[in-house]
Amino acid sequence: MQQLSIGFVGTGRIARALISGLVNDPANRICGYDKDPDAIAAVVKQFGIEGTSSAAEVARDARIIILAVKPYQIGEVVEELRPHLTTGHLLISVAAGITSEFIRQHSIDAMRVIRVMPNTPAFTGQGMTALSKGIMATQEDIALATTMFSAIGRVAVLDERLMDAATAVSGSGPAYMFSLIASIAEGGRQCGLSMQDAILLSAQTMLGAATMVLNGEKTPEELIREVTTPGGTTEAGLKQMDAHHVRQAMIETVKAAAARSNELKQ
Ligand SMILES: NC(=O)C1=CN([C@@H]2O[C@H](COP(=O)(O)OP(=O)(O)OC[C@H]3O[C@@H](n4cnc5c(N)ncnc54)[C@H](OP(=O)(O)O)[C@@H]3O)[C@@H](O)[C@H]2O)C=CC1
Ligand SMILES: O=C(O)[C@@H]1CCC=N1
Repeated sequence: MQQLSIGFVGTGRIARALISGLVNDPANRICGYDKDPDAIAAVVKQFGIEGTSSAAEVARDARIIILAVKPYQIGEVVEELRPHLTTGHLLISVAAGITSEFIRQHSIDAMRVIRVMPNTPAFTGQGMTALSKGIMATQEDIALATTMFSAIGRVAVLDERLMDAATAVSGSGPAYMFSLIASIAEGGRQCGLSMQDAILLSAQTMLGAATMVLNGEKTPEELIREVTTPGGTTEAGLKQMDAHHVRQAMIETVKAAAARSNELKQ
């Protein structure tokens, strides 16, 4: 069993989702630093990882450093880490928009950098992580990152130019899905269900529908046809979705998020 020392700089919302899965592998030794003392105290308490008091200490204690701060904070964190980085480190950034080249150029020339885009369903082991290789990272680094992130769900290795699109679909995607679940549940509530029942019916339906798509035997279009009895209830519902341009709205939603990811680029 390969022992991995993993250090987080930034232990906010997404770091917590990743840590919740990574702590389950006894081969992982995890430490973290957050400039917000409450954020680091919370993960130390909840997951039993080792808390440190600086990014430098993370670099001292971990070979794999996960940068989990907001995009505009990445430059400052890399500056802080730079004097403590060696070619033995692997930097993994989860920041939306920030390129692996920005991180390499602000760290050390030979720095191996991997850019990843996970999502919060990592909390349930059903995460989706897109990852891409920076120019100095090796295929072994990608294999290692793939294994690491497979512990919290599925992994897709993509060319870095596709990371804005991946961010828009699966990074931000849980928020769209939660919004759809809530809207469908609200419709159910207005038709007489209790909110609790409506959320159960709505969320379990999304889970089941997603599972059918992932089984891969039929396309989403074929699956829609199978639900839609001519002249029946689904047809009446889908007509309203069309009248309100829901499909186009979802396409525009993804395009706006991808454009924002591109704007965050440094
Ligand atoms: N939330 C999500 O679902 C996803 C987020 N991401 C990416 O993950 C990154 C983090 O997002 P999220 O977890 O939502 O953000 P959070 O604000 O919840 O977490 C970031 C944490 O890093 C801390 N921090 C800031 N500067 C430093 C520093 N110099 N050293 C150590 N810690 C620092 C922040 O403290 P303070 O608040 O005081 O600044 C905060 O506690 C972003 O780049 C985002 O693009 C990627 C995929 C999904
Ligand atoms: O909203 C954001 O910018 C981050 C990136 C993807 C999900 N959350």
